[in-house]
Parts: sequence; structure tokens; C-alpha cells
Amino acid sequence: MKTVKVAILGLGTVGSGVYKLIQKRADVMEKTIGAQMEVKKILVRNMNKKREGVDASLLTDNWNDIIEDEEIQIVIEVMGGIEPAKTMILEALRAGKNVVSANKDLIAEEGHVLLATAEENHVDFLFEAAVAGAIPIIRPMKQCLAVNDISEVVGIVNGTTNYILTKMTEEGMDFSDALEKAQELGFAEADPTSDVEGLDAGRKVAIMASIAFHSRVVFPNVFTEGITKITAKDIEYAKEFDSVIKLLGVAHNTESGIEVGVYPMMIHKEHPLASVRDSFNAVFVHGDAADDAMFYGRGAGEFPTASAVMGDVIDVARNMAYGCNGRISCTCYKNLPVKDIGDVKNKFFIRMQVTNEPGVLAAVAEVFGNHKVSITRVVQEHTQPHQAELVIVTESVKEKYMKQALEELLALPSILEVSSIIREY
Ligand SMILES: NC(=O)C1=CN([C@@H]2O[C@H](COP(=O)(O)OP(=O)(O)OC[C@H]3O[C@@H](n4cnc5c(N)ncnc54)[C@H](OP(=O)(O)O)[C@@H]3O)[C@@H](O)[C@H]2O)C=CC1
Ligand SMILES: N[C@@H](CC=O)C(=O)O
Repeated sequence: MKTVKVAILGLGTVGSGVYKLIQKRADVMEKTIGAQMEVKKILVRNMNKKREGVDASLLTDNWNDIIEDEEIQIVIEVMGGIEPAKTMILEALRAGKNVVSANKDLIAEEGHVLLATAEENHVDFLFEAAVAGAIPIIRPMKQCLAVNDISEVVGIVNGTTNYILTKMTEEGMDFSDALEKAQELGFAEADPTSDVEGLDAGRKVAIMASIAFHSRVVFPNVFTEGITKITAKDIEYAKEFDSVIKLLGVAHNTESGIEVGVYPMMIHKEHPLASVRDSFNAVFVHGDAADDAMFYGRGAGEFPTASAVMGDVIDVARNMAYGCNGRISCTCYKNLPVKDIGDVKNKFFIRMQVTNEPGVLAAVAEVFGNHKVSITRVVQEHTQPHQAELVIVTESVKEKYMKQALEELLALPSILEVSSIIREY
């Protein structure tokens, strides 16, 4: 019986899940891949950390123990960050080792370099776990939907923020308490700023857009706005409007270029994405042949993420059995422009504090009118003796016109504060 020998880089949330799944599924590996699977080495940073249930003899903090070991055929990179992960992956690929990675930070910036290196060396570089945890989305877009002209990919792709928004909406939980809980549950990144500021979702949207539209979209192309400014009051208004607030990653392939962004959006409660709760993720894809397809599941955490990683590892091992590694390569054969956010159209919910006097509403409407912004809904609430809260909902308008209108509004003496600006889906 053959043995496929693997190395795991990182033994944190995801690495531990991968290690445990390899042990747990040992009995079926023979039937699944026609070989046994053995973890030969595990790279960690801190050799003194206590690691329950792990054979200590496998641990190393020396990369040479892995790269120089010719028996290791698959490297599973689950340590995260740009460096040293990038150098290690490139060295592994050049040494003829297949690589599986969950590292969206790196792939969203340098995926094309890693894929090209894999291709040159006839090995696999797979990364299903980098987007939406357990949900199969990379492979379905690359393979099952390959014949489609995909025009839209929209989704909830960050488990931490979806968990926080769910807890704030359903239990009135405080933002920081909900974040702490998400960290305890292993959903959050090492630096949770990536989650709450929309950067993590932005990286995933860049990866999905590149695959969906066959054109390279990198993280710096993605406009990102997080959920840190969302208040209990905004959530209350969303409920009043029969909606919920979700952090959405949105990518469209339009005639004038690719639109990519991540922002909190009010979405009507009847929409399927509105019922995606806790750390669950969901992605909608629209293709010209398939029409609408939706993918739903756990987007973060130890086993959901390890499940996706292991799917790739098993694929690599199967390819090894048939000698066909390196057959799935980069599919970015177009060079489409990515639009500036200013040229992207959205509907807006704007909540502001104004002086409570005649003519304020008319002045606000005039400013919006001057900048091509049409108003669809107005709610006004008297909050203090001489102050009111004014909520305006707009029609779809280019972001640059909304920006200009807001700048002009803020110069009006009757506008005391613009408290929230949230897009509507
Ligand atoms: N957590 C999740 O739900 C998901 C995570 N991912 C991605 O998976 C990857 C891993 O995430 P996660 O498991 O949460 O991260 P953790 O922070 O829990 O674990 C990181 C692991 O990598 C090791 N490590 C980090 N830097 C080095 C280094 N320079 N040399 C050697 N070892 C190193 C750490 O070692 P030590 O233990 O010694 O500190 C640790 O074991 C990231 O790319 C992340 O974005 C993707 C989808 C979901
Ligand atoms: N921090 C990420 C982990 C998975 O990618 C998230 O919360 O979704």
C-alpha cells in the first residue's frame, strides 16, 4: 500500500482541524485515494506551546525539515499572512511539491504568481478553503459552471461579521461582546480588524471575481467598508423597513468594467441572504446558462475550514494517483478594467441629525436634486427640543454623486451630523 506524505504549515484553528481529520479519516483514505495518508511534519512558530493530542515528534520550527524532505509530496499551508507563507509556497512548488492553502490574504494579492509557478512545475495549487470556509465555491465556479458567462457574484463571506451582526440584531448584544465571542469560537482572524473592517471579505471577493470573470482582480481593487459604524439605531431602522443589515461582498461584470466592493447593506428580510445567520456564509452566482445558483454553509471555524482544505488534499492525492497534477491552472484569460467605486451605482439609507425648523427638508431635497440623487423615502423623528433625526432613502445613484451631495449637505448649518450611510441591496 502506497503512503502519501504531507506536511502541515501551522497548527492553529485550521491546522488542528486538518490534523484531526487526517487521523479520523485514516481508515477510508485507502478507498478514497488508493493510498494511506501520513502527516510527516508540522511547522509551528512556538515549539513550547502545549498541543493536546498531537504527536510531538512531528513538530518542527525549521522549514528545511520540510522543503528538503523529498518524501513530502503535499504541503498544506494553514499558517496565514504574506511572509513567510509566500516564500515557503513558492519553494515547495518549485521543489515539485503540491500545495493546498487557505491563505486568502496571500492569494488575493499574489494568486496569479502562485498559480503560474504551480503550472510551470506541473504541480497543483488548490485553495478552496480560502473563500467561505466549508462551502464549495472555487471549484464549482472553475469547473461545474465553467461554460457560463457569470455576471454577478454576491455573498456573505465573513463568518465573524455575520456572527456579530446576528447577535446585535437578534439579542441586542454589544459589538465588542459579540466580537469577543467570535474570537473565542475561532472564526476571527489573528487581527480581527481584517474581519470587522471588511478586508477579509474584500480578499475573498477579489478571489471570487477573478475566477468568475476570468480576469485578474486583486485585493487593492476592492472598495471595502466594515461594520464598525453600525449602531443599534441603524439595526432598529432596518427592522422598521422589513430588512436586516448584512456585510455583503458584491461583484458585477458590467459592459463598462468589473465592479467589486464590500460594505454593510440593508437587505429585505424576504431575500434568501437575509436569513443567513451566525457564522454561516452564502454566495449567489448568476450565470447565463445556469441562471441563479446559491451556495450556503459554514464559512469559518476549525472543522468547516479543515473540511475544504481536506477536499483539496484528497483531490491532489487523486491527481497523484493518475499522474495528472497541474491540470487545473489559472483561468484569467481576459484583461477587464475594474471600475472606480465612484462610478458604481447604489441605493443609500442616510440617517442624519438636523435642526428642527421649517425648510430643512426642502433644503436637503434640493441638495440631493442638484446631484442627481432621487429620494424614495423620508422618515423624520423629533429627538430633542430643537433637533430631529432625518432618514432619507434614495434611488440607485453613482457613488460619486452621493459623495458630492453629502459634502454639500454637511456645509448646511441645519445639518448637525450625518450619523449613518448604509447601502441598500
Ligand atoms: N480560522 C478560520 O475560520 C479560517 C481561517 N482561514 C485561513 O487559514 C489560515 C490559518 O488560520 P487560523 O488557523 O485561524 O490561524 P491561527 O492563528 O489559529 O494559527 C496559525 C498557525 O500558524 C503558525 N504560524 C504562524 N506564523 C508562523 C511562522 N512564521 N512559522 C511557523 N508557524 C507559523 C502558528 O504557530 P504557533 O501555534 O506556534 O503560534 C499557528 O499554529 C489563515 O490564512 C486564515 O486566513 C481560512 C478560512 C477560515
Ligand atoms: N475570519 C474569517 C475566517 C474564515 O475565512 C471569517 O470570519 O470568515
